[in-house]
Amino acid sequence: MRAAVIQFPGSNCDRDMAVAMDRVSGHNKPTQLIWHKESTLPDGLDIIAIPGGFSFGDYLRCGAIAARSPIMRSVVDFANKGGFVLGVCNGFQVLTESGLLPGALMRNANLKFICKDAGLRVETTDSVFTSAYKKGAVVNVPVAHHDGNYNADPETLKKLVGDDRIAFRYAENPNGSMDDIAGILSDNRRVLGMMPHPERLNDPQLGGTDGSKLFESIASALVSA
Ligand SMILES: NC(=O)CC[C@H](N)C(=O)O
Repeated sequence: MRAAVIQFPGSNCDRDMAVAMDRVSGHNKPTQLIWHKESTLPDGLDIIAIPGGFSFGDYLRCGAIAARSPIMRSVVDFANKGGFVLGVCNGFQVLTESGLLPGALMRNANLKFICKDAGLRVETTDSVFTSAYKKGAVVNVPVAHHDGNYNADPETLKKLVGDDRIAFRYAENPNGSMDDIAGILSDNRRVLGMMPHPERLNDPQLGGTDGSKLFESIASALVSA
């Protein structure tokens, strides 16, 4: 599996994400870290991850400046050609800001930064990112954000629900997200954006492994590639 993680000034989960990818890919093709100023991607990538953090200091809207980085044109191209893209937290914000996922992440309803473990219900196993989970399982994954309040117009929400594109919902909504949404899939199910951080809970030494199945799902589809 050839994976890459995009780095912006202010990313802070880039290395955790690379470690999580390397662990499931068997370390034989180490995950590449790609600086946002690059304009081209290495050949033959299977998956690109956009990590969490505070890209460009969260100025304007979270992810808005990062979405206009040179590398993002190539990431959008990659996704439009059917490539797999995972965006976590600030990565989810970058994906909505770059138009790869619908809707927007707004300020949390309580206007506070929320940092805690959240129960997440797995709503669909029909994706490369969630196939190793059991549908309906509730897993515990950390959230750490001030802009995680997912919002979309009623038509978009109806489509997301009707097309089984809600990947995860919060068991107890921490941030005011519409319909308890914690993560959504793109139309072709190959782009996932989620606010909780699976890469922060994939080793017993980190306090748990509930995030591991997301990376195992990816590996079971892509590792022979
Ligand atoms: N952990 C993160 O990626 C934080 C995302 C974003 N900066 C926010 O606080 O909403």
